[in-house]
Amino acid sequence: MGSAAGPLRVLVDMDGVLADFEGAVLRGFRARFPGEPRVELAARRGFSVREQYRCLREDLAAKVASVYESPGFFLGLDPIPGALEAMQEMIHMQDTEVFICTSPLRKYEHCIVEKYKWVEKHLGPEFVERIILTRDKTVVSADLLFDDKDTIRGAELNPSWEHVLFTCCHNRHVQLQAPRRRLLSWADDWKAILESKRRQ
Ligand SMILES: Cc1cn([C@H]2C[C@H](O)[C@@H](COP(=O)(O)O)O2)c(=O)[nH]c1=O
Ligand SMILES: [Mg+2]
Repeated sequence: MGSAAGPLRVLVDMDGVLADFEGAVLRGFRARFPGEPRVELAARRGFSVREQYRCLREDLAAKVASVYESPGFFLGLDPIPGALEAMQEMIHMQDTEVFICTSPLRKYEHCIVEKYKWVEKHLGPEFVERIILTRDKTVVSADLLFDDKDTIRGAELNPSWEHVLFTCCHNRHVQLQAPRRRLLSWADDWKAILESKRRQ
């Protein structure tokens, strides 16, 4: 992959990588249900916040879902530190194509339009052109995918991309089997990952 085969194509996930979904869920839950037990970020385990709240108490699953299904939730997410700067740098790198590859909620009413608005607000119109919205990232062709979901499955059993796990509160305890690798944050050396992929 890389220069001999054309530009390096990089997919960057949105929630948990560009936008702070987890922080906003916790703040929203605390504000809306102050008397209810909650899962602090340090205690998060597993991709699905809904399932972890369900384990705490069955009815809390619907309560936490009501937070992220509310109008304004996705548009109001804070950027992950360093994400916007990294994306602006990446889009201007030679021999590099960057796309935002994000999955909408099944209950998509507010989520989809707010994801588009978030990208326009924080990254600008050129990135709106680069949004790929799909519930199956395995069928998208690329060299790299930065994503906080530890296991990404779909119709394609052998996706073309290498999945680099972006560290997030819910995956920091996941032990990766070699040769899988992580990006610890946007302060970590994401450029070295791109360069190593170009050389492969
Ligand atoms: C329950 C639950 C849902 N999500 C949602 C939020 C997004 O709609 C997608 C993931 O989007 P991404 O841009 O591909 O990261 O799933 C979630 O992120 N976490 C949850 O616990
Ligand atoms: Mg994500």
